[in-house]
Amino acid sequence: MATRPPGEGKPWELAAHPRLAKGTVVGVVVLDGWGEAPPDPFNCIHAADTPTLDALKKAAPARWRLIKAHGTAVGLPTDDDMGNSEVGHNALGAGQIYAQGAKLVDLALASGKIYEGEGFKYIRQSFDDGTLHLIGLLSDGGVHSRFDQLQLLLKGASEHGARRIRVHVLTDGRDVLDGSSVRFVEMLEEDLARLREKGVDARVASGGGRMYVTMDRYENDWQVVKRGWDAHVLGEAPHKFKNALEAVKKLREDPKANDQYLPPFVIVDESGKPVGLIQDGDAVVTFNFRADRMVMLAKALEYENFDKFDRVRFPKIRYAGMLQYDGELKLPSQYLVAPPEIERTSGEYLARNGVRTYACSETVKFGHVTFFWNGNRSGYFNPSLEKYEEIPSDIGVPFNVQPKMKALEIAQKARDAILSRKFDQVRVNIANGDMVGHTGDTEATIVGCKAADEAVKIILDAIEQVGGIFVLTADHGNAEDMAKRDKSGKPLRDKDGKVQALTSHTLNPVPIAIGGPGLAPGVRFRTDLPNAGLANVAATVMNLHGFEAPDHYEPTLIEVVDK
Ligand SMILES: O=C(O)[C@H](O)COP(=O)(O)O
Ligand SMILES: [Mn+2]
Ligand SMILES: [Mn+2]
Repeated sequence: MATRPPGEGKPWELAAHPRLAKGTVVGVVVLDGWGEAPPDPFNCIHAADTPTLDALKKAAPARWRLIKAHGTAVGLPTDDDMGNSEVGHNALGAGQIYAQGAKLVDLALASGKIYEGEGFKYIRQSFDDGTLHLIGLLSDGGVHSRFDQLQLLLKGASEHGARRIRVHVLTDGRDVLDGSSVRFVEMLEEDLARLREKGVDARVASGGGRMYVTMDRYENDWQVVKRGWDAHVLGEAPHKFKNALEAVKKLREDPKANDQYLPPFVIVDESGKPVGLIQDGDAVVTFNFRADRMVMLAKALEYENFDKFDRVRFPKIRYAGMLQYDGELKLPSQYLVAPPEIERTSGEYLARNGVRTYACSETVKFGHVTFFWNGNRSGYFNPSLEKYEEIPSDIGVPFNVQPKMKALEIAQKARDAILSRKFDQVRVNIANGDMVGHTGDTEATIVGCKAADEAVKIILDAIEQVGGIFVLTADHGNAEDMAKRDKSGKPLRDKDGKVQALTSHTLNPVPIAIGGPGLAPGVRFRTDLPNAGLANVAATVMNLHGFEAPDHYEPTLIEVVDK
């Protein structure tokens, strides 16, 4: 796995591909959360009517195959780690496998280097007189954060001088089973009790469900972040409890309650006073390593000038992210672990070689096909060659209520971009499989998968009209398995006999299909790369644009044979 970009110093100009022509429009479609699994009633992709995608599969193995989208193939610590959008789109766009945030934090904690870095030295200045606040997702999903990393950080920070610690917990139920919040809070409380025995004043101070409190993304709804600010910083929330375990247990008594959407709560003392306001002189660490759902709070915590909501009070704190969440904005300016330096992405190469690109998705996935695709970099490489378009997502409506999401609108934008002939690459993310899959609602996910298939048809029809090429793939699995299973693969049932919904991503591989009238007849998938993964896609796409990929890229999936 690369930690430094190996292509450094080499020329940006790409050699012409010996057999494939330049100038053909390439449509790149990423179906979010669309893995491959055996037929099963809880495989929503199988259960849905998806004639367009079914037809593509018939071209296997020459023009349809599976690729890896989880674990070490995308830079995660182990092959037990499911894939996710960040690492998936990073690999798709970068063409190389980088050690990702989860792994870099593991290494920094294991070696103790995390405590020697600038970020930790900075927050430590608050330990004598202030409180250390840790804010983040309480989960072992490994997508945004990991519980064991929080445990190590609590231990390490107290050993390095933190005397008063407050944890602000966001319950998950999305990357892990709904209802698991109770167990995570129990485990955290045990750790905090152990710290208290050692004389550290350590407590949970506030919390709420990740999708309703704090962890919005791509500025979809700042009210989510405001709820978090009010609870974590100001100590204000509609629900007040004596401890966090009571909080999650009580809030979950509502029959409609769900870990993802628990309302904000604040922990108060005997006199009703919040136990952990964020005050002048305190230190704050947001312990998520993934950026997209922390960068909004990071802005609120760091920016002097801020107008997204009324912060009421802007405490003078020392703030560090677990990682730096935005390398362009240098936000946060202090961080505990340096993020992967993803450079020489295919987007940058193609822009420097004159390829005109259009990228589009709806808000909840917009950063995936732009920011993540481009190696966690915001903005254009060359504004005169690129256009990125965002379609506003529905706000305040759960995705199982509107499972078609903006699939049709995205497809129409892509179609118009293809037919305009103003672009060489038209790239979209279609969100349904993932966003509806995360709700755990099987019926709605089936509706969402059908809508995604219809969107693909619109795009492929446009590619057909202009004589173009398409590349269709996914970033990780989700909708193809909606049931929690035992080791033998049998769905697990709860005490009422209901199958337990799997809201998370999966370890499954994802399909990749190529085709279109512009694809030279001799192009087919190589057979010598059985273990290929998402990082092999970038070289493939470069070839289809008529270029050889740089040497340090993972190899292309295609070859050209005489016909
Ligand atoms: O942030 C989320 O919605 C989930 O934790 C992961 O989903 P994504 O990786 O598909 O964005
Ligand atoms: Mn995804
Ligand atoms: Mn997802």
